[in-house]
Amino acid sequence: MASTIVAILRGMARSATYVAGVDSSTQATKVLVVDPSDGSVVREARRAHPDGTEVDPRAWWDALAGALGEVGTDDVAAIAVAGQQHGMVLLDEAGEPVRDALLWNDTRSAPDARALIEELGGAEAWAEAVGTVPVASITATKLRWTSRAEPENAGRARTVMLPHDWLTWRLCGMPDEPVTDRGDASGTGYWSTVTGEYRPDLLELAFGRALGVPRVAGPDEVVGHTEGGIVVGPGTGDNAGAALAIGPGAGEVIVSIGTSGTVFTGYDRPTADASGLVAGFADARGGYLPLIATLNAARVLGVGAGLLGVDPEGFDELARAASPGAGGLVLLPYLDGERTPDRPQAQGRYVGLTTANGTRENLARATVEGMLCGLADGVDALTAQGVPARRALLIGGGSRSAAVAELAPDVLGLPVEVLAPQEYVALGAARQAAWALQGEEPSWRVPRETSRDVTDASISEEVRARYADVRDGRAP
Ligand SMILES: Nc1ncnc2c1ncn2[C@@H]1O[C@H](COP(=O)(O)OP(=O)(O)O)[C@@H](O)[C@H]1O
Ligand SMILES: O=C(CO)[C@@H](O)[C@H](O)COP(=O)(O)O
Repeated sequence: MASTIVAILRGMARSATYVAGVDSSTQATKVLVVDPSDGSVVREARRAHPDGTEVDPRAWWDALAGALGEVGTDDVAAIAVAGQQHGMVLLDEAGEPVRDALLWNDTRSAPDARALIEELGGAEAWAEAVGTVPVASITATKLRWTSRAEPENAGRARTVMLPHDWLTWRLCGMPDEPVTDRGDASGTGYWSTVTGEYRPDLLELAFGRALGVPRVAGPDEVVGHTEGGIVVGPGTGDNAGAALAIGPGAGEVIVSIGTSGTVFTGYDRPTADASGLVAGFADARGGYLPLIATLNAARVLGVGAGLLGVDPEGFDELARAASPGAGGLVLLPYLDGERTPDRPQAQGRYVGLTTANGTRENLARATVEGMLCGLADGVDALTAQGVPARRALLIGGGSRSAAVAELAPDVLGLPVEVLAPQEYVALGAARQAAWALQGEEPSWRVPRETSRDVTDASISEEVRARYADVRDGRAP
């Protein structure tokens, strides 16, 4: 009987026509079932994740199982998982989580980041060694925190994985050899974008001893099969997944407004920014993905709407009704501490409130402008590394805001194209699944529309100058 079921499942997998892509992001799991012939989405499902910056990884597995159950996989031939970067999933001898995963936006390891920088001889030494200067988001700093603050948990740990590695390993039936990919490995602090290899010495520096790490698979590798015989692709980090889906052209930077705000693009050589602003990541193809990430993006808009007691549409209406510059009211959007710039203890601040500008419209506008100014700083950091930025492509939940779409060109000082609402990370994972299944990268392109131009260059200058005064402590 059991063998008959296995045979039926295998038969299904052989006759299946679709591929599935997963985005296991900070706030939710999103699954797309995609037609591999043209990249069109045929079905999708979503399951929320628990709140907080430490999460039992089994909650992600339950969310994935729920979303896959909803979309159905009988006609799915291949799957790949992209996931939030950097999260530390520590497993014991039996493969069970030693503790809840510490996520990318957990800032408790900020002092450990500073210690590690000093121990290797400074920021430049890290940038040269792995392409990235550690901040609290980077996995190595979370390993150091665990070994320092929770020696018992550290003592039981045998393997460290990232969220997408762990989900991929579980999908494949927990084989002896887990896998990751270069895109996600490049955010650990112990895999070098420069050499394309692990740096076991840096993992040991962080944790005090060796730990098992996943093998780095090639971009189109079949890394295993699900119990039902579905081909599993290597997966990648969420930003690398979005880049794979979109394929930004020369001079185009992707600006993702999700829980994190990220600005990144594909690049032909590794970057090594000793200022620590630009993370020199790898992409999911064999190239590079210089990136800046902020801790404060779409949720800033949610807080603004909450303060004003309106829904997202009402918030957009208010923000669009105010004039550029919000009458001089400025939001420093570091609500949850900040990573770029590295200010883990920072908090948000509205500055410059007067009786003349104290309106609901200006409060909404200052909120959107402040969040966008944080991303504009990111664009500047990328260009300072020689990465050209002539047009921004907006994605992520926050890009669905009409106010963000309208204000972005003038605040960023760049033409902006808001891509059609889509789960681009999951679409990138589906592309990778199709690549692994068919042995060649699909030729699909995401639909592109016209971009909005900057209406007045002086707006960017004024809004950003006032913001910089607040950011750098010059405002009265
Ligand atoms: N129309 C909108 N206006 C403002 N924020 C929005 C809108 N739609 C979704 N969001 C916000 O986008 C975020 C989710 O975006 P998403 O890119 O899926 O995040 P993540 O990948 O980090 O889970 C949520 O904080 C949600 O409130
Ligand atoms: O830390 C980073 C990038 O370095 C974040 O971009 C995470 O990868 C989380 O992404 P979202 O869940 O916000 O999309």
